[in-house]
Amino acid sequence: MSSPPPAISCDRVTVRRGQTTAVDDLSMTIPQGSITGLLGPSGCGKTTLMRAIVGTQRNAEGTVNVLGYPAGSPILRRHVGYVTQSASVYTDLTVVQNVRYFATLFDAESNVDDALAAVGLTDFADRPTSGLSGGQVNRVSIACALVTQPTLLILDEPTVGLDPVLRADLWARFDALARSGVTLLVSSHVMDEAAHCDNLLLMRGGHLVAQLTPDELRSRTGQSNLEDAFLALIKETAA
Ligand SMILES: Nc1ncnc2c1ncn2[C@@H]1O[C@H](COP(=O)(O)OP(=O)(O)OP(=O)(O)O)[C@@H](O)[C@H]1O
Repeated sequence: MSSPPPAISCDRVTVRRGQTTAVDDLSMTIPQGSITGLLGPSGCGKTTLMRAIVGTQRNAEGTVNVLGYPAGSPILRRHVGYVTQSASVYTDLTVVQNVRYFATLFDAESNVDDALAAVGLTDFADRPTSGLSGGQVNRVSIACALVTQPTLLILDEPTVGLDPVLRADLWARFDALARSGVTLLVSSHVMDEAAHCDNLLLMRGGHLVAQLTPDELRSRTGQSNLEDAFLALIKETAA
């Protein structure tokens, strides 16, 4: 039996945005069924890379394949969920109406309850979205992406602005999704979130500085704290 294609493979991807080379000659492969953290400081190119992977970034040079198809291929629409930094939900609808709306587009109405449960919003199903906290609205957005039961879920800074309890809760839910076979690519500029990931992509200034596991990052730099480890790696690669 042939092995499944990688969830994502990028070969020499470069994206210029205005005067900036937002992604610079970046190559990497992500296997299916894992959580990969895309980490690096603000402005290092994380969102741009995610947009290239989803197929919404104009002027992306190089090759990006997703689940064996060129990024942005129509066949991938149902299989790739993308949650942007700003939640894209209808505030005049209730929580369940939002999720049902996305479900209807993909003929996936039978998944609505599961999607709400996966983000812990079952008890909020009939609440108007306009009355929710920022973290709850983020989770509605994630439920809308989950309802098509994507093979690959791409989340741009999903935990930003959440308190530590909610962050831990969301990471536990991501972990459960990964164990059920979903591939997750999750961006963050908070290095301690790296500990939740199987693999890390560390970016700086549009470059991929390293692709490794959290343990490899610790042992390569001799630092137990991931923030310190990232800084040590930056020093090492700049030397
Ligand atoms: N529309 C745009 N026009 C010109 N330059 C842009 C545009 N959007 C982003 N950039 C630049 O591209 C670079 C990468 O931005 P990007 O949003 O991908 O970074 P990021 O790592 O996701 O940042 P953050 O963590 O703050 O969201 C930055 O230098 C940014 O200023």
